[in-house]
Amino acid sequence: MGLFDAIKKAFTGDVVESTNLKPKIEVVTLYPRITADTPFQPKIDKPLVKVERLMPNKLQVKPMVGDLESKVELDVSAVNSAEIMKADVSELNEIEHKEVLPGALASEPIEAGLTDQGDDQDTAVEKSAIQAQEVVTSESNMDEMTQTDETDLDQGLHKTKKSWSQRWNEFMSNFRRVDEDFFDDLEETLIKADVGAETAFKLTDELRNEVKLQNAKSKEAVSKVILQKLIDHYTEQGRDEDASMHFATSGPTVILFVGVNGVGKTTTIGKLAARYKHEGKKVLLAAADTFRAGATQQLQVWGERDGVEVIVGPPKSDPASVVYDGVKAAIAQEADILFVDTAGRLQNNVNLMQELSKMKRIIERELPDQPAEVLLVLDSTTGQNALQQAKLFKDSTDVTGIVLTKLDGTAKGGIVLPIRNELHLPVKWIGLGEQVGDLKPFDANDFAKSLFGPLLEL
Ligand SMILES: Nc1nc2c(ncn2[C@@H]2O[C@H](COP(=O)(O)OP(=O)(O)OP(=O)(O)O)[C@@H](O)[C@H]2O)c(=O)[nH]1
Repeated sequence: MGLFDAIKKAFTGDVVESTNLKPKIEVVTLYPRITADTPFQPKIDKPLVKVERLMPNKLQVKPMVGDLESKVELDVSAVNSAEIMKADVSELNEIEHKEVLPGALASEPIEAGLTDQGDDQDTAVEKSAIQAQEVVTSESNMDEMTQTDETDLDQGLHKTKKSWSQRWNEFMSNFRRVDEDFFDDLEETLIKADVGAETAFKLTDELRNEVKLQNAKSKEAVSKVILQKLIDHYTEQGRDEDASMHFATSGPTVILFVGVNGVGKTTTIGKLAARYKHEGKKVLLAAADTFRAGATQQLQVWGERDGVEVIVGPPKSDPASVVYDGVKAAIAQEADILFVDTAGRLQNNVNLMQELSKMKRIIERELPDQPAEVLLVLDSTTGQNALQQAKLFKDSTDVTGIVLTKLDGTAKGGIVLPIRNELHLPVKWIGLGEQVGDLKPFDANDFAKSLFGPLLEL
């Protein structure tokens, strides 16, 4: 029985399997989705289901709403945790938001909460190693990597583009006249395209004026005005935005990567290290994710592939000590850049946030103007959830920019807009695949043109 079925059964009460075992840790809570009908519902205090771990390979799914007492047990010994967590979100129609409870991570990594620690973890490391080995860093790839041509962007944004043009065509096919209903529908279309409620309202207001101003009446004219406005909007946002990477004027530049589990921190470091090495810079990596078994090995595989040294510490050692060793090595070796990979941390986990502050203090003590960048890595496939994460991280640490990964695997690329509009954080890099060259500097104009241009025949 899959998790989806299990949750459904938990709700309908068809299967009632209670257990006397006391849950060891609470793992995942799924919250109701914010839908187009409820755009201003940021506070959702009632979770729908709670997934708890009973034993290494047993999960229990409990409904948290209504009067149902039913619970369902689920054997997950053979299932990869990341897959379960993704399935939670994509398979359930009425449920989207998930959050891992702080208590879960304080004692064990998220993955440990959902998988069998032993074999599965080894498998995960092996898988990562294989994936990294598949990454070819030959000279020709390096050359491709430094190009930022639009074909790559177009390919990478394929899913977002397809979904956007479908939504747009559907919306315009209902066009009768420009009236309030039209703008209501436009608002809904924008919200569904993941541009965020706040942004959708703002945009719709601007578009109301723009359509009037340009006296657009026909379907074609209205469509053109709106699409052009969207392109302008993306581009304008970029005008005061500093999406460049900052480097120390002398001595090593330290770049810290933060973000929750599995968003793509290590992969991004691997890609960036290859890029900067190719540009002639001396790069070092520090494996400060001592929390998750396998994280260090994963970074080491990237280090080997990229031909850059990785500073590591013993398992479960203080990540700050790895950072210290990394900074010392960077100074001693006169490295240009030190990339620091941190543990996947929850934005609401106080201990881990303190750990991050400690790392920053150590860096600042050894290199006063560093870290030059604290890059928050967000997984675009999580849509609005990525935005929530960004808000919370921004409140608790000095994030200097965003890396938005996995744009190739999602139709939710519109999330770029609220990240910039509502958080005023520059998106510096976008991940468009798992290969070493699949990381591009974010360019708002190119992005908007790639997304809306085909509809305007640009
Ligand atoms: N399709 C796609 N996959 C990506 C991208 N970036 C990362 N990934 C994949 O996402 C998965 C997780 O990436 P990691 O780099 O291990 O993520 P992490 O944030 O370091 O994870 P933790 O170490 O658990 O905190 C891997 O399978 C990567 O290959 C991307 O831009 N596109």
